[in-house]
Formats: sequence, structure tokens, C-alpha cells
Amino acid sequence: MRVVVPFAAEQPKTRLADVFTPAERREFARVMLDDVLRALREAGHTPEVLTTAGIDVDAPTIVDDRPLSTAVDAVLAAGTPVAVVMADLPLATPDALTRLFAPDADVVLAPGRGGGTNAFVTRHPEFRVDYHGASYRDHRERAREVGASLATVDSHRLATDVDESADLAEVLLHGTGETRRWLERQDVRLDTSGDDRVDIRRDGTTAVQRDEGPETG
Ligand SMILES: Nc1nc2c(ncn2[C@@H]2O[C@H](COP(=O)(O)OP(=O)(O)OP(=O)(O)O)[C@@H](O)[C@H]2O)c(=O)[nH]1
Ligand SMILES: C[C@H](OP(=O)(O)O)C(=O)O
Repeated sequence: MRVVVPFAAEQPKTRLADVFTPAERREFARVMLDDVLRALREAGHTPEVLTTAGIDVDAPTIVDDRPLSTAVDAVLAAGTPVAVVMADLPLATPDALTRLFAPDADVVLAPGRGGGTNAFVTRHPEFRVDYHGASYRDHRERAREVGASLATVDSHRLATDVDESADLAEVLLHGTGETRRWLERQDVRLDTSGDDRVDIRRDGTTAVQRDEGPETG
């Protein structure tokens, strides 16, 4: 099965601007991509990177700077079956990823927290994507519309995409790859001082207190 990993190569992870500078966010996005590629290979796949711009990576690349849904739909139109696994899933282990390929359904969705679609498999020639917003709900509807059988993978590891500072705590708590080590090297630490959910601190401040440096790099 063809396995494709979408990757925004320029100005990634803007929702982490309260924690990292633009240059750090580019480095972070790349560390997560490498962890996802490694886990996919250890699960027996040969992933391709669907990137917005040319990058130096040890994987076949497809450069397509069109919007995410348009670029992914072009891959789907070229033929199925296809799996699409997002590049910001640093908790994804080979075992977790294998669960994505296990169900014998036309479309298998791995939802992300907040309504996204972190990964999917399609074996149906007419299934197409509609990312952003509550894309998981939209993709369930799209599958129904084309008469595709549907399965959903309930997985903490596949559901944890890293968008905001609170997601970094999940990586520090559950990460098994290079992404957690990278965060530790950036002095990102768990912040358990709050009354409710665990958050993160960096350089002795909480994520929300850190002023972003000038937009450089
Ligand atoms: N090829 C491609 N990949 C994309 C595009 N937009 C996002 N991605 C990738 O899709 C995954 C999920 O997207 P987002 O969570 O929105 O990633 P992002 O755009 O870096 O994050 P924000 O800037 O915070 O929205 C990430 O792995 C991104 O690298 C795009 O336009 N084209
Ligand atoms: C690509 C998008 O990611 P999110 O913006 O939900 O993190 C989605 O999963 O629809």
C-alpha cells in the first residue's frame, strides 16, 4: 500500500508561536516528521513525503504547494489503496500504526483530538478529503456519500497530533522517539503547578508567559 506523509515545510506549527521561534518550529516539525517516517518503516512501510517545498529527507518526495486537501486528493486520484499519516504524530509507534492498516474497511479513520483526521487508509477510488475544521466528521460523511464501509481507530498515540503547547506535555509524558529528546534539549519541561491539566514550561516560564522573539529566521 502507498503510504504518504503530508508535510508543511515552510512556516510550520504556527500554533506553537508562544513556545518556539519560527526557526525552532521548523526544526521541531522536521524532528516529528523523522519520528513518523521511522515508525512507519519499522511497521514495514515505505513512506513518501508530500511536501509543500523541496526538503532533504531520506524518503521519496512529492512536491505540491497546493492546499493540503487539494494535494492529498491528487494522490488519491492517482489510485488506491493509499494511507495518509500526518507528520505531527510523534507518539505514533509501529504497533499503533499497524492498527491503522488492520481493519478490513474501505475507509479507516484515525481521529485527532479537536476533530481532525490524523491518519486514514482508503481502499475506495472515490473517497476524497476535506481537511481542517471538524475534518473527522466531514470524512465520515464523505465515506457514507460514496458508499464506503468505514472503520475508526481509537488510539491515544494516533490521536495525539502536536498543535499547541499542551500537546507538548503528551510528548514529554508518552514520547518514545527523538521528538521527546529534542524537547528536553530545548529545556521544555512538564509544568504541574497548575490546578488542572499538565502544561509545559520553558526556560523557567510557562508557555503562555513566553514572549515570542522577533519573526526572524
Ligand atoms: N503537503 C502539505 N502538508 C500540510 C499542509 N498543511 C499542513 N500540512 C501537514 O499536515 C499536518 C497537520 O497540519 P497542521 O496541524 O495544520 O500543521 P501546521 O500547518 O504545521 O500547523 P499550524 O501552522 O499550527 O496550523 C502536519 O503534518 C503538516 O505538516 C499543506 O498545505 N500541504
Ligand atoms: C489537517 C488538520 O489538522 P488540525 O488542524 O486538525 O490539526 C485536520 O486534521 O483536518
